[in-house]
Order: sequence, then structure tokens, then C-alpha cells
Amino acid sequence: MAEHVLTTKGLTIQFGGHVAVNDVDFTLEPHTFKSIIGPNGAGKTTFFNLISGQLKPTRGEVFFKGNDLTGSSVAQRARMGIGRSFQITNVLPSLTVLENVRMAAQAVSGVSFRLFSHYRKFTQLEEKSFELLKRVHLDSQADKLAKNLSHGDKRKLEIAILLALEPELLLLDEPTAGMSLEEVPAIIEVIRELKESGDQTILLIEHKIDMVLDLSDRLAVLFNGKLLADGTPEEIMNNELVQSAYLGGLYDDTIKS
Ligand SMILES: Nc1ncnc2c1ncn2[C@@H]1O[C@H](COP(=O)(O)OP(=O)(O)OP(=O)(O)O)[C@@H](O)[C@H]1O
Repeated sequence: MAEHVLTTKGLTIQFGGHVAVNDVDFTLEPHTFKSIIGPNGAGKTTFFNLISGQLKPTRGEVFFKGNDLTGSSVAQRARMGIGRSFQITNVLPSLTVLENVRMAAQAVSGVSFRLFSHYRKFTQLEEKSFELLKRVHLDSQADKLAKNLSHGDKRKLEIAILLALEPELLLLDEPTAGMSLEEVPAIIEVIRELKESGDQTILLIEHKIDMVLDLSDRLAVLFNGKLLADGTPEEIMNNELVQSAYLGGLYDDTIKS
């Protein structure tokens, strides 16, 4: 199990009578880029919430690098190396772009505000934050207030904040959600460069299938809370069960079997 960054075993969550994630056995190899696809309501975001700790499973387990996370809090999981973005933007609007990243970098470094009188440490954090802004192509906007960024640039800033927390596993939940069409290529480029850097293992939820096919080493398909298939983009596109699911011709009995 230790060779996998992430493993779930029988992962299940039930809301009342509705099983949103149903007995999912999932694995993610280090330094791969895997996307989770599936129709609206398939359970993708709920699956992310179970991995990052926002939700506790009704049954089943989550392992990160072989360690059982099932009882760990969101904060403990973040400290262990799981970084998660949300469909909504999550930046501090009245701070500058650089300050937003520096706050996160500071939290990881354990340096308190009081010690900020230590100029060298402060400069190091600023430099690190600026490098992260370069990675998301926001360095030219470092001094702008975050609230004045476009929606697309806020999503980039959110990624820089996540990177400041030095995650090994990056969970990206619909990074293009709510963006105008013109903004999409820029965020795809940022994500592509993250992938090419090879620093993180990346799990992406995304509805834009062209983007998913282009970026992903592997795809996992969720349907009615079940893991329907997991394979290379080519395998998934040729998978008859997946084709039926997307064409709406799949009966509940078929996926329960
Ligand atoms: N806290 C909750 N309480 C009750 N039902 C929930 C809760 N969270 C999710 N659900 C239900 O679980 C199912 C899966 O939802 P989820 O948001 O995970 O789907 P999704 O695949 O991410 O969809 P989308 O692509 O639209 O974001 C849906 O039927 C949803 O209504």
C-alpha cells in the first residue's frame, strides 16, 4: 500500500437514504495526474471531502502514503501533505496578492508575526511567495489587492496559496468553474506546468473533457457514487460502461453488479 499516495477501501457515505459515495476502492500512484469525471451528482466533490476530511465516511477507510487517515481532522491531513482547492474561491480579499501567499508560507514555516522583526526571515518568505506567484503567472500583480483580481486570477492565487502549504497531493476541484471562456487557457497552462514540474501528485475534478483528456495520465469515472472505471484516457474513452453512462443508458442494476 505504501507505494500509493492515496488509497481508499470500501469508502462509503450515506446522506439519509442516499449513498453519495458507494464502496469505492481507489488508488493513486505518486507523481501521476489523475482526473475524476462523472455526471453532476455522481459524488466527485463528496469523494474529495472524504479525502480531505471535511466529511467522515459512513464506512470504509482512507490511506495517505500507507497511513490510515480515517480519524484525522482536516488540519491534520493538510499538515501531512494533502492540499485541497474548492469550487468557490478562498482568498483574503483585503490583503495583496503577495500577502495572501506569504500568510500561507508563514503558517508552514512556523514563524510568528512577532518574529517578523527578524528581517532576513521575512525576506525569505517574501521571496518564496514571489516565486510561487511566478509559478501561477501572477507575479506582475503581486501588489494588487486580492479583491481586485479577475475571477480567473483569484483561482490562480488560490493555487499559489495551496502550493505555499507544500502539499504532496493536490486536490483541485473544478479549477475552471465560473470562469469566462477567455480565462480558461491560462489556468490550464498553470496546471500543465504544475504537472510538468513533477513535484506533486495531482487529482483533478473537472467537467471540461478536452482539458481532462489532454492533461491526465489516468481517469477515474464516478457514476451514482460508484467507481465505474479507472484507466488511461484511451481505455476510458473505449470503455463501453462509461460510454453507456454518459449516454444515459445505464441502469442502476448494471453498476451495482
Ligand atoms: N451534505 C450533504 N447532504 C445531503 N446530500 C448531499 C450532501 N453532499 C452531497 N450530497 C448529495 O450527494 C450527491 C453527490 O454530490 P456531489 O456534489 O459529490 O456530486 P458531484 O459529482 O461533485 O456533482 P457536480 O459535478 O455537480 O459538482 C448529490 O446527490 C448531492 O445532492
